[in-house]
Amino acid sequence: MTVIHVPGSKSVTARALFLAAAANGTSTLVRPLSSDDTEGFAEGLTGLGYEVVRNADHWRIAGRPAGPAATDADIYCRDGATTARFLPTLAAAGARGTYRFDASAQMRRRPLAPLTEALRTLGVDLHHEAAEGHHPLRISAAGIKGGELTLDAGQSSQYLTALLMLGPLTAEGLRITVTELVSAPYIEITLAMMRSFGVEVVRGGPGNNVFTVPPGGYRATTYAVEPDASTASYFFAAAALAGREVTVPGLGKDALQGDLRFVDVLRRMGAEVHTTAESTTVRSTGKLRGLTVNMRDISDTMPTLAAIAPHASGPVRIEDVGNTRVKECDRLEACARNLRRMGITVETGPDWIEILPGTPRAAEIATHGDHRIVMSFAVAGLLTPGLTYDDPGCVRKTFPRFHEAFAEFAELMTRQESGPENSGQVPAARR
Ligand SMILES: O=C(O)C1=C[C@@H](OP(=O)(O)O)[C@@H](O)[C@H](O)C1
Ligand SMILES: C=C(OP(=O)(O)O)C(=O)O
Repeated sequence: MTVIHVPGSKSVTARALFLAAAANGTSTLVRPLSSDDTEGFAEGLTGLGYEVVRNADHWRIAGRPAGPAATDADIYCRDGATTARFLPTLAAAGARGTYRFDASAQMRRRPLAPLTEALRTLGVDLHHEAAEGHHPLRISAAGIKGGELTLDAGQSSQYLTALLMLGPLTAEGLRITVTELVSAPYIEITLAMMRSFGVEVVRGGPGNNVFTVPPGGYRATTYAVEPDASTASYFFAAAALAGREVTVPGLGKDALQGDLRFVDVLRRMGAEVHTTAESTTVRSTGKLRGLTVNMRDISDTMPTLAAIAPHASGPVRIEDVGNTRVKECDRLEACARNLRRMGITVETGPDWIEILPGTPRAAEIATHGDHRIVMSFAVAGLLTPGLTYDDPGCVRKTFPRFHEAFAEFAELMTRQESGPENSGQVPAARR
């Protein structure tokens, strides 16, 4: 059995940074993710005048319920959509100040409009400097009264998360009616974490789509960040593909992240899955069946499945993942083109991809600067040696040590062949 310790969750770390910064008191984040996205978030907070102290395994944030200490700042959000969507929202709630936000070329292409329109509806003075609905933007903060909003989160749930977290920082609270929603489990993470920082959101309405967020602010806390379930998907998929077994501690029955449901997809394909209170184990049975699966809720794991799909005994069809076209790259096309380079037959539609069984050959993977394309195809590389990447370093977004950790893991899995006495642990979180 191979045990892999996966680094902390990006989504949980980003939310914890927002909530801790807004809270009354000093919060401690235990085992946060250290990666380009979360370090960019923390530096953005520092630029806004928050005090963030980063130690190796815990970060301390002095909360400022009144908003940023800086009254003007120029913040660079890098590639992180959580940073690029959550931080301007936090700054907008401040009592007074003018802030400019910009992001990488990749992030500038990604949409923001439903969020920035909602902020304008709430009276925030917000100006897009170049393309409407995209970074860079300029915000003048003067406090937010609150009120009613209608939101289309059919492109990204992050718009809703940003507005939910904003609610307690407004004078009267927010009532948000959501018309469309993708990546719904991320909203569960948001609601659970707001609860940990002292705020209870009431969810109701005919479609459970109305969120009432009370005013009153957040309470500081000590928050332990769980391992990243999307990152874990590479190790689960690798075990299922390579006929092995892997256990990921820290992701058990009570895990917050919906992406842990990726193991249910592997189970449907033939793997055995065992979840305890503390961990999840995936064990190959030697079978990998094709399937049709809706991944609307867990679309960050779509590339993981696409990369191993040629080895399934039948076609793999992944549906309802149209919003993966507006991530770090157009992931449906990136997966399709790279698989075709490897000699695999693939079809795509507006929101689906279908991959036929085949024997992949080595190729250069066009990463489009997307960490998930690299990490997903690295799994495929276990059975197709010789894959190369035009930008292997883009894994820094969520897992800077990915290549070393995955190589150590692959080596340990190879040793599993000769029996459990050769089991080992990969401390992937080590940097
Ligand atoms: O809220 C979050 O932390 C995230 C939500 C999801 O985005 P979308 O809601 O845009 O699908 C996910 O893909 C992203 O990696 C992280
Ligand atoms: C889509 C992703 O990131 P984000 O939207 O947070 O930039 C991801 O990590 O796969």
